Amino acid sequence: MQVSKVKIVEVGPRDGLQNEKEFVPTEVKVELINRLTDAGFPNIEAASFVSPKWVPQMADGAEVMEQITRKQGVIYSVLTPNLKGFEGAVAAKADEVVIFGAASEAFSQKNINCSIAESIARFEPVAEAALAQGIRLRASISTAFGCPYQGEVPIDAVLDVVKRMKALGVQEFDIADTIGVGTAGQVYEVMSRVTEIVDPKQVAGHFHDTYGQALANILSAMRAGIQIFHSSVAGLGGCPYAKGATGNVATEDVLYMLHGMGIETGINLDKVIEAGDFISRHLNRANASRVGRAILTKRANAACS
Ligand SMILES: CC(C)(COP(=O)([O-])OP(=O)([O-])OC[C@H]1O[C@@H](n2cnc3c(N)ncnc32)[C@H](O)[C@@H]1OP(=O)([O-])[O-])[C@@H](O)C(=O)NCCC(=O)NCCSC(=O)C[C@@](C)(O)CC(=O)[O-]
Repeated sequence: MQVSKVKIVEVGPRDGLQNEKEFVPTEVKVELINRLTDAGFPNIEAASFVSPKWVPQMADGAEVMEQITRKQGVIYSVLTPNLKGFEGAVAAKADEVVIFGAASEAFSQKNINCSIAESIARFEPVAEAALAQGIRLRASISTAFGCPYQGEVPIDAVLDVVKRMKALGVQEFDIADTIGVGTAGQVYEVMSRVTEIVDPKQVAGHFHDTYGQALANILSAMRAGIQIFHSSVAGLGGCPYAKGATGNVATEDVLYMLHGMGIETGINLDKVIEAGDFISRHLNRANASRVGRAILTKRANAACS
């Protein structure tokens, strides 16, 4: 299928930062989100309303949501594992709530401390409340291509969770490669099967880049008709409950590839590169985006000559 326009959901402020050991000050998170807003993203995952004991880095979600400068039309999303999280999200005026489950029982237990069936029961009142209040409802399905605890995850397990989420009224489904192990053929197969159940326009690819497969996996998912992808500025990230997994695919790398193919995103790559440089410097970390590094080096060389 020919895709001419892609929606990028920037997940750096949430997925990217949640795993940082040192607390990232609220004002840095706010500045990062403001820079990303300015770069033109239509959707930014800004915070999580989860237990601060489980993910201390996200404890300031309410402050972050209060302090960011919002742009009309931009969707600022937050993760909500239960009703308590949902109440926080409503108070913070989130545009979209994300319920997050898994296709693997083992990962569900480690990440949200319950079975898949129990997680769906917890999501039910969240979904109902979100729909009743006109708040967008998205669902993330982790370990759709492999699990750090259980290994292989059968496609039927992914489809089963997609069906249960669909029954809750979910409007967008993130099919997530939590540990970045998926390969292009597998991605095509999983996405093709998922899109037999839900409209491809409602499906997003969320690829971590641990094994360097993410760009190929995006192309493969596009072949299956997927037009929404998640990425993280400067390739930040990792999941606190998936040891060894690296960040999401770097946004700069995805934009460079898509724009090079003539595919529209509406996002200014130069501004994303600057945002990536800003946060990498703050974290005192090498920028994990190859495109970001290459363009920053080129600029520095040009400034010296
Ligand atoms: C789901 C729970 C809460 C269950 O955790 P639990 O311990 O089973 O829950 P509980 O209901 O017994 O509550 C324990 C304590 O947490 C509090 N609590 C309970 N809920 C909330 C809340 N919403 N906000 C704030 N506090 C909360 C609650 O009030 C209580 O506080 P205490 O009485 O001990 O002081 C916990 O396991 C949790 O927060 N897990 C979140 C883990 C997480 O955020 N993981 C990373 C995000 S998922 C991800 O990164 C994957 C993704 C999406 O990117 C896609 C991919 O790549 O795969």
